[in-house]
Amino acid sequence: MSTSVLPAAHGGSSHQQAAQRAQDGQSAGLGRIIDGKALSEAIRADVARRAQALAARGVVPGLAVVLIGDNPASQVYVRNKAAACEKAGLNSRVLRLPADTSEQALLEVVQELNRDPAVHGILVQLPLPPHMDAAKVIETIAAAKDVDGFHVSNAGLLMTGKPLFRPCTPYGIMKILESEQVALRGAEAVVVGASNIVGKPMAMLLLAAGATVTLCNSKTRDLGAQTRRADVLVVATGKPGIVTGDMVKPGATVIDVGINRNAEGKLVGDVDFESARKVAGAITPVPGGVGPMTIAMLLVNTLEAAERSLQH
Ligand SMILES: Nc1nc(=O)c2c([nH]1)NC[C@@H]1CN(c3ccc(C(=O)N[C@@H](CCC(=O)O)C(=O)O)cc3)C=[N+]21
Repeated sequence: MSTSVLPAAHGGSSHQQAAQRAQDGQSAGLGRIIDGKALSEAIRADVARRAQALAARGVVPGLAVVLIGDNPASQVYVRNKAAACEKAGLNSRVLRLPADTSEQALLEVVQELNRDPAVHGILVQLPLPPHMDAAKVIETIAAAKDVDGFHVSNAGLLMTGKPLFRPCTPYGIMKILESEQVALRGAEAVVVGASNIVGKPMAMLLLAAGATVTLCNSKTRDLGAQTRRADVLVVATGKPGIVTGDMVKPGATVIDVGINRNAEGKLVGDVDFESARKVAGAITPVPGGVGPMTIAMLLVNTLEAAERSLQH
């Protein structure tokens, strides 16, 4: 192990300090844990204020959540979304359909919600049962009510840099980075996982913010070589522990999108939290990191859909 050549007083920023710690092989210093729950509560309080102003003009923002089947994890998310809406003064309606609902019947439900003026946002909970074509269902949602931001036309608008709705998880991550004052212009951002829901839109938002973006997928040859270059590392693969501390650049901001249950039934992310925290400058925990932000941004998108409904 090399010894420190820099006096402690020169380690001005937390990034420099983390880099120095890593060079020293010290694990005494730990990266800061980012409180996504607290930030999500602040955003939800702001949504509540804006919803009140809208209600005074006669519009109560309304979200419709469609849940097919009885996946227990989906039940929990949907309950959390409804509770968050209620707390912020938004109307929410949960439509529960049996697992054997036909695709045609679901499309008709979506079309009816498209026509309902009290519904400003429509979310069809994913994943859908295997007999349904998720793309077809999503494309049936009116783009102006697609608060998930999954519709092809919203994906296209995001690519042009003029999004109507930003997908909730990447949007929430941008809010985290903003609140952490992470400089993105010229930064190296590495996204692990290239899904339509998280990885790809995340890459677009980081690019729009001026980062140099690397989007990794399951075929990436040397994942560690990519992640070790990242000033900002976003991991969204659904593979617990895919990123470990030795794959993190000292001082990096690490955003863990994974939500997995381990053998003991405990929630864990895609990042090995304990080892990564020893190297990172800041890191999101699971739970209490990205998850609550996803819900907060869903409320923001629903509120903005309702605000737009007044503008024409
Ligand atoms: N059309 C659609 N849109 C979605 O946005 C969508 C979806 N389908 N299908 C499922 C995933 C998953 N998802 C989560 C949102 C919040 C938490 C969340 O708040 N998690 C808490 C913990 C929750 C717990 O204890 O289980 C946390 O991380 O602190 C998790 C997961 C949205 N999804």
